[in-house]
Amino acid sequence: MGRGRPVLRRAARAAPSRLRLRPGPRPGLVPEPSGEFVSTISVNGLTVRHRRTVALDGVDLDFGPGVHGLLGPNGAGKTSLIRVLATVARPTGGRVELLGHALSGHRELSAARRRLGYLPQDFGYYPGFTVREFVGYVAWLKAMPGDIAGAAVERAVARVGLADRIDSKMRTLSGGMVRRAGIAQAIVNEPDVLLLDEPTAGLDPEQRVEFRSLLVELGHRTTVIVSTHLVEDVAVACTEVTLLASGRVAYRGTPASLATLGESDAGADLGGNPVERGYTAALRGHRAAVATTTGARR
Ligand SMILES: Nc1ncnc2c1ncn2[C@@H]1O[C@H](COP(=O)(O)OP(=O)(O)OP(=O)(O)O)[C@@H](O)[C@H]1O
Repeated sequence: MGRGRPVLRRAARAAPSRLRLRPGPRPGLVPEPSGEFVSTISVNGLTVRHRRTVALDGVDLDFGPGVHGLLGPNGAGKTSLIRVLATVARPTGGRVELLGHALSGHRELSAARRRLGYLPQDFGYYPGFTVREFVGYVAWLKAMPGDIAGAAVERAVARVGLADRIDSKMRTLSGGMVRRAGIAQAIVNEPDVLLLDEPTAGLDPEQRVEFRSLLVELGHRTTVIVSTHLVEDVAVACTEVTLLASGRVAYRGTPASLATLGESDAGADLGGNPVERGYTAALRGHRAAVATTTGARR
């Protein structure tokens, strides 16, 4: 369908003040033909609290077309961020704009949701549905016109390598196949923003490699945010890395710049591959900086 760029341009025309157009290059933001850089997601001062736990602590981020890896230790706030962007959780504070929509009010939310794809960490489905019915149901929820939905479902299912199981019941699929059906429902509407929470969990190595190629392909026109613990997925498929730690942004850059950090003195004593070393070095650097700031305040 290839709707991404025209849709973005339409959104920019309709609500120019709500999209940030950046003059200079940033990692992960793909230049428009005009040379401008379009931010499809803009997050300012985002705070999420779950009772006494601060999951996100005044985070500022923006994302444009490309594949953005979201890394961080357990409890860093990755899922909390993705759930707010997916419009399934309300922030405690701050402002989020998605494709020019401020995510407040029924109309804005509905408009944003139609152009979103979301794979939650754990997702539900009717076990008696076939893959076709499961993905088709989501196409219906996204208000896709009936005359194109059938072909869109088949295409999405084929893209995740499940064409031969399209008429199998969900309950007969393996865990990895269920995950792939989950990815298919997330991309069925050719979303402009695609949010994937640990999409490769449970995939076999061959499927992971194929999934990375799909991510790269999707990132040409879509803003893809993928939360993962698998640093090699990020190294291969992502244009930009955002590392969260204790609800704050600990590092942002390209996978290559993270790898360079792993090659420096900070990563000298760490095992693993360069990106894994960079990840650990960045995390240690961030924690040391936080400790210094906290100590200075006392
Ligand atoms: N529903 C909830 N109720 C209470 N605390 C929560 C809830 N959801 C998340 N938290 C807390 O918020 C913090 C951030 O959690 P979140 O799930 O966003 O992290 P994460 O980076 O996705 O972690 P993981 O890698 O383990 O999936 C954690 O301290 C977590 O315990």
